[in-house]
Amino acid sequence: MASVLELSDVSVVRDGNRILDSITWAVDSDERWVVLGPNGAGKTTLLSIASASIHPSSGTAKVLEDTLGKVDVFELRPRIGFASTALARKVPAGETVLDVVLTAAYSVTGRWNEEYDDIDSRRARRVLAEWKLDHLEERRFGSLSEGEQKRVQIARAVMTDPELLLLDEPAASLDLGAREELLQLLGGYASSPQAPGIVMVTHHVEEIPRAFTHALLLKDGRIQAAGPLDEVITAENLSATFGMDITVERHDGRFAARAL
Ligand SMILES: Nc1ncnc2c1ncn2[C@@H]1O[C@H](COP(=O)(O)OP(=O)(O)OP(=O)(O)O)[C@@H](O)[C@H]1O
Repeated sequence: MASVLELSDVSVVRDGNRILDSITWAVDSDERWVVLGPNGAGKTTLLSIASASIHPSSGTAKVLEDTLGKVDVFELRPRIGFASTALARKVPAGETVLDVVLTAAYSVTGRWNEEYDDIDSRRARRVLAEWKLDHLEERRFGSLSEGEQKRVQIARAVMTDPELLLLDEPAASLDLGAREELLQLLGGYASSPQAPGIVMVTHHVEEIPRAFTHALLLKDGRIQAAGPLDEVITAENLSATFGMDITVERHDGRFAARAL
């Protein structure tokens, strides 16, 4: 399997602080990773490298086999699907759901004509149906619930068939029902052999969808543990990462954790 992300000794320094410190990590195209860690651990910064939004201060970062600093990021970025609240804030509240998803295609093709319009509209409608949003396609993005908006963000990110999918806290601020619905959809998507390599940042082990395969625990910009889920999501590793005694259980493919 090809690596979709390959970091070697990557550090990011801001204001004299090492917010990522000597990260060596690889993600293969058939792997679905979750990145966990306390506030300020460096998770978003790691996604910024993976999305080719920033360059490392030192070390080498390869994204989709291209080395950052040696590749035209404007050619690289359309191959990456990225869903985050920060990106969603840039969507005009009056845009229809269909257009929010459809315009992802135009940022790749960079053009507009009837032929592309038809193909892309059909694809956008198919993606909306897959993410159970078809009944909302004419609704204004700004009028949707948080849960619906999160699903639209992901639908937009997968619209272009990305080779790497990055999700920044997709379940944050959702109620229990909306979270479970999203995790079911994400688990279904992640279990497909056609799905790309996935990296999802989250704050909670309860938000790890079924079908995810690997975890990376980050603390103070350093890797605390990384590898297959069952080896990494342990009481010992979570306690060390979050600085308190934590117990964790896995039931039916899902995790639950609490302080002892
Ligand atoms: N441009 C910057 N200049 C200075 N410090 C920065 C910059 N960007 C991030 N930081 C700092 O780097 C650290 C890591 O930030 P980052 O947003 O990556 O953490 P995080 O793990 O995503 O946090 P959270 O869980 O709270 O979202 C934080 O202490 C943050 O204040």
